Amino acid sequence: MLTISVPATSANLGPGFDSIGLALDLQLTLTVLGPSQTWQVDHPYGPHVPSDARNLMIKTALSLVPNLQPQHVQVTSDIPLARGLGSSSTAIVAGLVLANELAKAPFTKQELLLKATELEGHPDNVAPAILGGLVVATYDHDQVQAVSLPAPDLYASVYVPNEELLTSASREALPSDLPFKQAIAGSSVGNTLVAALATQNWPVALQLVEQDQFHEQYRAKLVPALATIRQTAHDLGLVGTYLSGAGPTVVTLGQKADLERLQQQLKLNTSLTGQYQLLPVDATGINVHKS
Ligand SMILES: Nc1ncnc2c1ncn2[C@@H]1O[C@H](COP(=O)(O)OP(=O)(O)O)[C@@H](O)[C@H]1O
Ligand SMILES: N[C@@H](CCOP(=O)(O)O)C(=O)O
Repeated sequence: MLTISVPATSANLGPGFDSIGLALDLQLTLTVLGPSQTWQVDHPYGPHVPSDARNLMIKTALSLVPNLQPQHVQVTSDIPLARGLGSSSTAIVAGLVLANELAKAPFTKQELLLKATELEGHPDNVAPAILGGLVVATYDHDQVQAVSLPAPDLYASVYVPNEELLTSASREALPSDLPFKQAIAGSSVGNTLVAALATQNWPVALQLVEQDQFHEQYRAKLVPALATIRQTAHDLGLVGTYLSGAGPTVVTLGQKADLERLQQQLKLNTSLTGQYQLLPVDATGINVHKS
């Protein structure tokens, strides 16, 4: 029996657009039940997600190793689809790891990371999904450089709206160019955020996650909860709220007790109707278990 688990990820952390991501402790778990005539995927997502070889996980596996023997696999997951918690990256990574294990592991983690990044288009979800923890990464079309930083000793308050927002749709809200001055301002915030994260200077890091110049202002109209949650947190003296990935999930990083207060306040005093979670960081990344 082969079981593969891959964590959810929260990408961008504000100014780290397409390059910073944090693995969170929600898991997709794929179990191989055994060989089958055709690919069969038992999953919890309903009829709009294919259950055969057209499933993203299986398509991805076959793109790495085309001649795999079809299998019957079972998927369970706590990660909501199209909400900005990296579900497509977990599916891609699970598919690559599945192919690698079935083919007796010919690919290194770095090769899997490159393939996953090519498929996803950016490394900020797939890198922490593979490596766990906090990862800063860059991709230039034939190379990925991913650097792990110490996993923050913080929790994530995660607000998941009830409505989906596909990453592709949310990327359409972005401009094709940025004025030079704005790009400089954005990169100086991003660079300083990385320095603060690397030195575990959480007060500075939490301020800077709110100072993105690259994407939040363009996506804010798609995610009204971002302004509501940020303002509610400020009213409690808390900073560290950002749009998770392409949204619509909104994350606030901080100490567990502060985030419990925040969620209580949001539930009592706003009309937000989505789901709340309080999650630790996942420090492991992909986990393969054979029995
Ligand atoms: N486990 C899975 N199996 C098959 N398809 C999946 C799986 N997880 C995600 N997907 C596909 O990825 C889409 C969501 O991707 P995306 O828009 O990038 O959102 P997210 O922010 O969740 O990654 C889903 O609508 C579905 O088509
Ligand atoms: N940098 C990407 C991250 C997308 O993350 P997801 O979890 O929404 O898939 C972006 O902001 O578009």
